[in-house]
Amino acid sequence: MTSDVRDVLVIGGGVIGLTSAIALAEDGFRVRLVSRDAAAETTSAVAGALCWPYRIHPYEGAVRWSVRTFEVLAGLAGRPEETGSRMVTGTMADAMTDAANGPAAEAGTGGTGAAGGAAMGGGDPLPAWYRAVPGLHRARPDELPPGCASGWRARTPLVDMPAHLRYLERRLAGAGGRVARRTVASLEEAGQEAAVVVNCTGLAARDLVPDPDVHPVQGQLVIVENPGIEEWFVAADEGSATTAYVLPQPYGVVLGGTAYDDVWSLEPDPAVAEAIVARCARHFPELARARVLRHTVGLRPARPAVRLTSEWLSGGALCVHNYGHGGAGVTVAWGCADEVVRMVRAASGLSDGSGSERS
Ligand SMILES: Cc1cc2nc3c(=O)[nH]c(=O)nc-3n(C[C@H](O)[C@H](O)[C@H](O)COP(=O)(O)OP(=O)(O)OC[C@H]3O[C@@H](n4cnc5c(N)ncnc54)[C@H](O)[C@@H]3O)c2cc1C
Repeated sequence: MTSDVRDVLVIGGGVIGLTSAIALAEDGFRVRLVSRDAAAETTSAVAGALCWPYRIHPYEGAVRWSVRTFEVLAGLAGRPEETGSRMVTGTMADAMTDAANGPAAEAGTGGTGAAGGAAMGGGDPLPAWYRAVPGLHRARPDELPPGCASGWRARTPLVDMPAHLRYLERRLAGAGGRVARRTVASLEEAGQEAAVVVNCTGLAARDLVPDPDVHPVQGQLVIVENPGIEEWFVAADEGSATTAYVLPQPYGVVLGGTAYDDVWSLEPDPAVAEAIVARCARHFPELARARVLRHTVGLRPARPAVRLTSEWLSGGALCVHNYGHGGAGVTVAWGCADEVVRMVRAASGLSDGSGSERS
């Protein structure tokens, strides 16, 4: 193993690995990133990808990381063709009052990491994320699509992930990072190659660590030709396995969605696709006739709490874990990447800090 604390091996080339690698490389570390899959084949490439915390825990951390990521993505939105990030106005329906989405299966608590819509039933205070989104305000009745009784309006980053992942790879190369396609067999083996290992393997952390707390939450999407939709719309809550969302991307409108715990299949189900289109068409009738471009399925890397901690491997290398971001990896990526840098610096004696668990 190299003993130079500035030598880092990042495992994982999805949005979490790439942003972690960039943050470290831009902070002066010598970074190599290895990934089993091409970026375009990762879960990250499937994401919708709205900057809004959904199905991620803990809520407080997710809000903090999301606020930081919002800032970064908003900055990148000035160059949308290059970065894939755009600022787009949209509506977040109050899931509890959205007749078309059905009643929420469980009332939100404001602290569970849901999008937050359900948290506002019964006079709950406005969840922290809603307070943090710049300019968020109650939708006027004329701003709501059919079938949506109430909701919130905001202008947020909406990310074209295939383009964004290509941008992240270019940015990493520009900061001196090197990328290779390779499967790492064990963390201990990785620790032989660098003083610091950053584990960003998403769902695969279940086997690699191993960590049985990581499990899939399957999501299916339908991509259709855009019939003229310019704003995003989401009616989702943590307690429901089916949601309605409409995200206009340059490559088509992304229609969602589903969230099935512990389902591993990557095969699109035609009946599920039909139901997704029907749910979205209740709000945007023109979608019922839109040409379907493709169907996709992805497995969200869910965990009771994001693992963003460090430990010492038996060979002496530091291992920082950054995985388990559920339905919000794009939304929290830059905030988590900052924490990775802070943890590596602190544990390597490059600065003071906290967050490292010696084991
Ligand atoms: C349908 C759907 C919609 C979504 N919508 C949104 C959204 O709107 N907003 C949002 O923020 N998030 C959304 N998400 C969630 C988001 O996609 C994930 O949270 C995020 O992609 C996780 O990123 P990751 O980098 O941790 O994992 P991944 O993208 O899965 O990357 C893991 C990487 O690790 C590599 N790897 C694994 N094992 C090894 C190994 N042993 N050796 C080497 N490399 C390895 C893989 O090859 C891959 O490069 C959505 C997800 C789905 C499925």
